[in-house]
Amino acid sequence: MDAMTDKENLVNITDDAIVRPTRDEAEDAVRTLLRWAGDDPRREGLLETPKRVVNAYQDWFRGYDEDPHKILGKRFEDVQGYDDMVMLTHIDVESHCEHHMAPILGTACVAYLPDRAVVGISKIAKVVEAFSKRLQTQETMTAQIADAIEDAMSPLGVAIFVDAKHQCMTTRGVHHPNVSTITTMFRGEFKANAELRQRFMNLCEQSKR
Ligand SMILES: Nc1nc2c(ncn2[C@@H]2O[C@H](COP(=O)(O)OP(=O)(O)OP(=O)(O)O)[C@@H](O)[C@H]2O)c(=O)[nH]1
Ligand SMILES: [Zn+2]
Repeated sequence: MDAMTDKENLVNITDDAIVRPTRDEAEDAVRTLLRWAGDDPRREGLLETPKRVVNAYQDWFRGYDEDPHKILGKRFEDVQGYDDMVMLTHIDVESHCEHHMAPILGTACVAYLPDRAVVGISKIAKVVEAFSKRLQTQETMTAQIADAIEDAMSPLGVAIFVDAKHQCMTTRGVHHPNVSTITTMFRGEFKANAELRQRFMNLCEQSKR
């Protein structure tokens, strides 16, 4: 029989197979990968590894269980007419690339131009986390953060800047340890108004020094 392509294989996975496996099944999968790496899952040092890896997955991929709309649900209007951008810098981004499941590590700057209402600043960091703790491409994650803030808050504008290193490029493959990937997304006033966009970029740059 001809070898099936990755896409043909996927078509043969039923929806039932997409539901979350049990913890035992997930731990078995880790044992398979340990054998694939060339080691013996029965040796003492590896006995608890499947349990630890599955626990780590719960942490690294907890974003699938978070609802960004809900996170941004509570708003405050009593801000004395404050009408300039609200910007957070140095938001840690810890994600995993969807191609190799390798870590993506970096930081994000996020700004929005409120239309009267603001949100608690921690909620912006939580939205970044809700999308970064998933399997991602940096472009998708950047767009999802912008979409979520725009949909949930209807601000006058949103700006996102993400600067990250992809371990699939630094520790394997092309092995370029110093390459950083930068993605940006501008919506509303940040797209229409070059001066506002430049102020955002300058503040991003300043915050890195
Ligand atoms: N656009 C984009 N590409 C990414 C991201 N993370 C990883 N990649 C790239 O995804 C690509 C996957 O390429 P493939 O040719 O399918 O896989 P591969 O043979 O493992 O590729 P190499 O990494 O080049 O060895 C690689 O070029 C990665 O550098 C991301 O966030 N965005
Ligand atoms: Zn990758």
